[in-house]
Amino acid sequence: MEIRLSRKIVTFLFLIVVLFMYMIYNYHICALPEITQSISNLHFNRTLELYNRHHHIKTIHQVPIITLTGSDAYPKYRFFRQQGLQPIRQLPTALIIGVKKGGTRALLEFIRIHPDVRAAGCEVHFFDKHYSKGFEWYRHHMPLTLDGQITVEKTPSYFITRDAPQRVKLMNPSIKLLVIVRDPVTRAISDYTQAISKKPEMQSFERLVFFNGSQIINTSWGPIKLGIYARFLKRWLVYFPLKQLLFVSGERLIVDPAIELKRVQNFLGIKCVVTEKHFYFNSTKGFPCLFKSERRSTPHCLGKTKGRNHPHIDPAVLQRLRDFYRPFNDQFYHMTGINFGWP
Ligand SMILES: Nc1ncnc2c1ncn2[C@@H]1O[C@H](COP(=O)(O)OS(=O)(=O)O)[C@@H](OP(=O)(O)O)[C@H]1O
Repeated sequence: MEIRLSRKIVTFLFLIVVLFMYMIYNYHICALPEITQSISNLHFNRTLELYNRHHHIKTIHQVPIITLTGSDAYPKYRFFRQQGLQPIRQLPTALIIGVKKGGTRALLEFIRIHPDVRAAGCEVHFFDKHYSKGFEWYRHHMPLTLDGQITVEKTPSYFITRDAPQRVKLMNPSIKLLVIVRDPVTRAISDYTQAISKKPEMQSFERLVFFNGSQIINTSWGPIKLGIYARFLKRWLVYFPLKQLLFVSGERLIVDPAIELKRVQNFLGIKCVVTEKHFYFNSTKGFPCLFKSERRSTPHCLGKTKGRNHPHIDPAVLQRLRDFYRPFNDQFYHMTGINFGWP
């Protein structure tokens, strides 16, 4: 009897683990905090699906949230509902598509201070990894918004994903695209610094930059390849006119965040609310930080993984890389109409 009972318990626990693993796989690590909410939402989603089917709703934009969901239970939204306002989840009308290590997190954290901007907290990776899950899945990962608020999402790998431009266009042909770029040489070192922090046994930057000890730049190595911005931009310009893209200077976002934020707010068509008053320079970190944000009302900087110390790189290698990138940078300046002044 006792053996049979413990077998039952083991089977039950096994099923729970399988279910949990399936949910992690299906919902992506980004959504982990929402898993518990998702369980309670399962019934709601089914109801919404039936409701949509019954009413022949095919639009993917602005499907109203009809019942109380986990995050909808925030007092802030309860208050808004009591005022007769209906928070909804909508697909993004602006995307930060790249570039990796360009300062995408800083840009997102800075713009989301704006009361008219709501942002998905972490990278959703819809247009690269989860596209097959459909727009409804994507929308479900967006924050609640009130009338007049815009939704922004950032996933830096969109910029280099071959199918992303076409997919984004299919979702919203008039979407606004933000690209934050940075000197490709520093970007490559930043990328390498992140990689070696996860894999300390990695070879040196100087070795990985070249093909097997030669003087030929290894353009198939991610940190180098990603810095050829013109190559990736070409793909986006097949689907979107240049005026739908805003290029933010990663360097200027560090030295004068307010100037770049002004450009961003103009581009998004929202009032210029985020100004120099929101920032202070933290000399220990060496970066601008926020006096307060949507989540925290005390001064704070971005996390430890942003603004890491870079390893020392042989100056001759740096020069070789600068010479390598120069023609690609010129091409990028020509395409964007902006000279970013990279050495
Ligand atoms: N205010 C502020 N605080 C901290 N860091 C800042 C800031 N503004 C820009 N940056 C630069 O952002 C770099 C990280 O870029 P991303 O956020 O795009 O990285 S990621 O692609 O999301 O991993 C990060 O790169 P590293 O310096 O190599 O860590 C920073 O240089």
